[in-house]
Amino acid sequence: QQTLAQDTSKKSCYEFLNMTSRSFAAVIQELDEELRDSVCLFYLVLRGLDTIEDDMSLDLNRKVELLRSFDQIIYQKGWTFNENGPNEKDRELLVHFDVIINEFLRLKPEYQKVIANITKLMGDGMADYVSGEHRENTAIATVKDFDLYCHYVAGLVGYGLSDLFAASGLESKEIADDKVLSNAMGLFLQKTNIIRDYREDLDDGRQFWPKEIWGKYVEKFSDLTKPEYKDKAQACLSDMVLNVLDDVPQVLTYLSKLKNQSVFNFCAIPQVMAISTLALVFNNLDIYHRNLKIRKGQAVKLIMDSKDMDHVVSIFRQYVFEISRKNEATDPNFMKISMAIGRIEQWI
Ligand SMILES: CC(C)(C)CN1C(=O)[C@@H](CC(=O)N[C@@H](CC(=O)O)C(=O)O)O[C@H](c2cccc3ccccc23)c2cc(Cl)ccc21
Repeated sequence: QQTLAQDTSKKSCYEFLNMTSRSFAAVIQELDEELRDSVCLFYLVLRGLDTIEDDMSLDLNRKVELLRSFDQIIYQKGWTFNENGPNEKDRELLVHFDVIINEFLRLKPEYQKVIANITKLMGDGMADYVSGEHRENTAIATVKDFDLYCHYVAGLVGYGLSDLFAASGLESKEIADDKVLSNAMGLFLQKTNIIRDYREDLDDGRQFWPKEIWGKYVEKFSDLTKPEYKDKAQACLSDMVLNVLDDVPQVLTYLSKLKNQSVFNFCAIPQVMAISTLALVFNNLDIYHRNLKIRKGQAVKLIMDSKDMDHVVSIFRQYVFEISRKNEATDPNFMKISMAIGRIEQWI
């Protein structure tokens, strides 16, 4: 039986959810009763972790200590955090984190275990990265480093969600066994965001593109914004898109295994947004100057159309075709992109 106080604290968790990400919050709230609270709290715990990792005003040792112990912090009733810089986007969440912890502690133990396990792995991964990033400014040197970073911040989210889906009984255990597919679901979203956010991150003094790729085209990461490097910048961008296209077959395979409608919608919507964003940024040099977002109307249409696998496959086919149309024979990566598209078309 739920007391009034418990009901209030649950409601405020959804208020925090809506504060952190309106459009995605709505998709989480459409989830089956059995999964809604655990996914909502998983999302909020991850936001808490992200708010600490993102805060450049935090002392490095303090940040590392918090990241590595966040999996224990989420069990500490009453814990709140007031040391975030004033302009940290979601600092409010950590100021009231005791409410999140209360609700987390009311989840079934197996859901708590999944969330705490991923929080530990992610917190350690982030701590390793920020320590390394501190030593030299390109912590993401190789494509391997790029895959590892994206695994920590997004691939692990796929692991955790697949574990929650299986634990709820709404999806088969198999969905949680195939870590490669769960990882690809996160990598596709995160890598597409990293391409889209080039300018925003550059202005924040952060760079996530692997030097093994951009170093083939320019000396300095910021040279990509200069008109005299226009052709190099375009080739570099298509090289980055090429790297992301390899995750598409695994994303489609994962989605095709889902049985529950609300889980399918929850997983498919961000993926169709991402393939749409990827087609938008491909061969579009504006990404070096401003943040590109797909138009609201298009996003709404994608959400409406992503209700089943056939529709999702046809959306992917449409955007992969758009990328193929934009692919230029003069681009040094032209053939590799054509082959990556060929591999995807076998699937769709
Ligand atoms: C870094 C990230 C990609 C994992 C962030 N991430 C997502 O991007 C959200 C979508 C989102 O937040 N979109 C923003 C817009 C934007 O940021 O571009 C919105 O406001 O709509 O979706 C993912 C997400 C949803 C469904 C299945 C997933 C499987 C593996 C990994 C992540 C999965 C997400 C699920 C959870 Cl539980 C937590 C975080 C995320």
